[in-house]
Amino acid sequence: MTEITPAQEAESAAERRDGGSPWRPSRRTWAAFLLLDVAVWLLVLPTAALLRFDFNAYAVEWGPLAAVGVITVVLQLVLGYLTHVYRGRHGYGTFDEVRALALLVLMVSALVTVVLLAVGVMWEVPRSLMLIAGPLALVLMLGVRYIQRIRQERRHGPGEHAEPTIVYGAGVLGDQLLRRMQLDDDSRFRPVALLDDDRQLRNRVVRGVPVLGALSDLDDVVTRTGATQLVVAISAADHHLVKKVADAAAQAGVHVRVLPKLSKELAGHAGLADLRDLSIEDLIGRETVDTSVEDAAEYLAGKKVLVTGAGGSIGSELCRQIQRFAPAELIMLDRDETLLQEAQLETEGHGLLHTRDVVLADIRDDDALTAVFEERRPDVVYHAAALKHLPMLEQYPDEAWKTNVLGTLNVLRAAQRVDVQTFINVSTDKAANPTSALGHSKRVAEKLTAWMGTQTGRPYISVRFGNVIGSRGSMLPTFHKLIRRGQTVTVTHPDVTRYFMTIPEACHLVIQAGAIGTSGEVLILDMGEPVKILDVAERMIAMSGKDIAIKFTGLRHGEKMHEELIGAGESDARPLHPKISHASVQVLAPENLDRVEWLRRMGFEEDAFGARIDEQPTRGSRSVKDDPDA
Ligand SMILES: Cc1cn([C@H]2C[C@H](O)[C@@H](COP(=O)(O)OP(=O)(O)O[C@H]3O[C@H](CO)[C@@H](O)[C@H](O)[C@H]3O)O2)c(=O)[nH]c1=O
Repeated sequence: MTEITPAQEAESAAERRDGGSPWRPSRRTWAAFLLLDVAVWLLVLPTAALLRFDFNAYAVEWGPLAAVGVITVVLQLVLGYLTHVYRGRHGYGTFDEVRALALLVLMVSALVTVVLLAVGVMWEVPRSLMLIAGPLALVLMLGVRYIQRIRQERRHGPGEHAEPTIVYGAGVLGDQLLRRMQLDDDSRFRPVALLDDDRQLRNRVVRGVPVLGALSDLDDVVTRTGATQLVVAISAADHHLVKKVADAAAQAGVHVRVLPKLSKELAGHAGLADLRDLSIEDLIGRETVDTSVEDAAEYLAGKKVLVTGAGGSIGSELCRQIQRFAPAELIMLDRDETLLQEAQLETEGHGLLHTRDVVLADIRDDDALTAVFEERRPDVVYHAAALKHLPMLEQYPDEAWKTNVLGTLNVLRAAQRVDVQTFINVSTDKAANPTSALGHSKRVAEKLTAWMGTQTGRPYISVRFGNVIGSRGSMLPTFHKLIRRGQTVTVTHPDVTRYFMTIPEACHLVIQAGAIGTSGEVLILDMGEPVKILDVAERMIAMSGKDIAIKFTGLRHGEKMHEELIGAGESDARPLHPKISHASVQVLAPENLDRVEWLRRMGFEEDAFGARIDEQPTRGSRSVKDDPDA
């Protein structure tokens, strides 16, 4: 079903109020056009006859001409009805209507000419009559419709309150946004100029709005027009361009608005209500890697799919995506009932929590997990449940062990017991050359997954993520909150960088891994260049327009300055997709798991909480050379 955007809804509401619009006129309007076309024929037939006889009214046989008029009108009505011209098939003044009307007039003219050829000599009506009358009638019929459409359009439009707006992009999307701005009575935008970097469009005027230059002329155009808003109407705008726009707009002092998804899909139905402020995600995003998930996801159709951590940012988006591929069953497992409710709301459209799609269980609880797996017998498992906050797990490494290591082993064992065919373990780039309890625990989880792959002979694969833009509890929402409250933004180090990926991108990768990964592999997405966290903080502050300080707090224990994607000794082969690396992982059998040794070798003393022995262990003490997980 096609979704109706708020803008479309608003447009329909306006149409209903007005009893019709230029595109969907009322029955009364159609009846008026029908009468108009009849009148046109009754006008042009005598005119054509007079033209034919050099305006000599005595030469015209008025009686037979009246009979021809009646035949013409009847044909126009009957054929017009049959071809739906008077039944609202086409919006008036549209190309479709022009075509339909031209065809109708041609048919009527041709049939009347046939009649004239048969009886014209006898009736003394010129046989060429319709050659003159037809084109005249068509021009008049179309002309009236065109004028009516212009009148309709002029009746609509933004009021006094609307902000003078420059639209950047004079292409299809720009044209469409202009139309919406000009027709919507409640529009907050009044278009005053267009900008386009294509020199060939420099002299163009779109819907009465002139192209006044390129983006580099923004300053000047703002001064000339007094614009306060800049709307980006470029479907293929990537974050480089969006950054340029943001900088130019900041310089010129205008507010930038973009469409939610600057993608080609929008070109067909962009609405004003979709316009939103520029967000930091637009600026740190990249050209999204297309992992052709549609083809890859065939293995999900008709299968029972279980997602652990289904309430988390990744888990819930995964569930949403999986649902598109028609699984027989989607089982959402989480230990947090409130998060499960949110996931159900997103996927099922209700949050009643009374259906079997939600499963409340903790992956630390082996018995509960086994019972769930034995009862539900999933075919595919996505394991997204984990503890993820690096500094928290530095304080409580034992928790990382219990959830990320033993919890993963519980899920793997339960999967093995019921012969799960495909198992995807969600991992992190922090598992490459780990320096933190989080990284180390996820590395062990990767190795256990690889080991279970050797036991089952099935694809049990890990997927390494970078930082997922906007995931719950990450630095972006933290910065947002601090800035909103006007508080100092804390940045750990001026040079710290991270790789970023979008949530949908991350989920596509996970789904695709199930189709292209083989046991013993970890799949890693090429996320382009890492992003400087300080740049993000500065941009967010600049966009807020507030005067907010940045405080450098120093790298926290275990926090890397720069993440790595591929660990030492791992290969970076890309056999199937140019942006997806397949690295091989060593296997680790569960009997070789040693919690005390694991803690000790990371610099933690064995006690109930895994307290650190060394307050600031050097990286060397936790490097891969003496891999504590091997
Ligand atoms: C919250 C916060 C973070 N930072 C810095 C620390 C990091 O270098 C960077 C990103 O921080 P976070 O968004 O918390 O993400 P990070 O610590 O890298 O870890 C995340 O990204 C990982 C992927 O690398 C995931 O596996 C983890 O589960 C996830 O928590 O920003 C600040 O400078 N100030 C802050 O207030």
